[in-house]
Amino acid sequence: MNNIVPHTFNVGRKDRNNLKRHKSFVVWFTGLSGSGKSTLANMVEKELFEREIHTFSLDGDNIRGGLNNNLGFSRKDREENLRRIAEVAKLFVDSGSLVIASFISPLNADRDFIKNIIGDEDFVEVFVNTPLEVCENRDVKGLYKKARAGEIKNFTGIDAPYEAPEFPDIEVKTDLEKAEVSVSRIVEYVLEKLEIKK
Ligand SMILES: Nc1ncnc2c1ncn2[C@@H]1O[C@H](COP(=O)(O)OS(=O)(=O)O)[C@@H](OP(=O)(O)O)[C@H]1O
Ligand SMILES: Nc1ncnc2c1ncn2[C@@H]1O[C@H](COP(=O)(O)OP(=O)(O)O)[C@@H](O)[C@H]1O
Repeated sequence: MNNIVPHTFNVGRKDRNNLKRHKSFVVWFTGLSGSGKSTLANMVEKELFEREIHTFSLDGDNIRGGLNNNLGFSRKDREENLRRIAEVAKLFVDSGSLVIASFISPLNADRDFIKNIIGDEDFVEVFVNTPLEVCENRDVKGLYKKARAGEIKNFTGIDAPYEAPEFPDIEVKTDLEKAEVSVSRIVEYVLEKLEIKK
């Protein structure tokens, strides 16, 4: 960071949090492809938005299709993908938004790195714990079939690793629990941390 001197702005995160009347942080969904990250993130955002929380979702569609459209799924590209997403999430937290991020983020090292960028206090980890067999049976996008046929390389859970988080803040088991039940557990946790001012 040679010759870069950050400017101090008069309006800061605290001011924006006061204006919006709630805190800002990141709710980060991690899990296999097809585990239910986007489904749950979408439902959680809707519930929070209806309670007038300023939310913003970061998901594969709006990131890998745009900002990160030059990145693939090698280890190096996943690291860069997640680094940029974490930096964007941090900016949105600074803007006063409750950020809902859904990315496979497969390794413990990835999530540690992300948490480091965003800050421990501002990072809520939600582990969408769905067994590989269930994700593969769902095969929402037909990608598992392609990965098994060798048409996609480095597919998470098939020929690329996924490490389950050891101490997530919240764990949901979508094969055992209805989405509505998972959503209400997540929303309850988030509402408490938001410290909404009436
Ligand atoms: N090789 C390989 N491995 C895993 N996933 C793949 C791959 N190729 C394409 N896709 C599609 O990309 C989505 C995952 O992107 P992410 O940005 O979340 O991945 S990562 O966090 O950088 O590992 C993932 O979306 P989700 O199904 O929503 O998880 C897939 O649709
Ligand atoms: N309890 C549940 N929670 C979340 N998704 C579920 C659940 N039960 C079934 N599903 C289905 O699993 C699929 C998950 O897909 P998606 O949300 O796109 O996963 P991901 O974003 O992790 O790739 C959806 O078709 C969803 O309807």
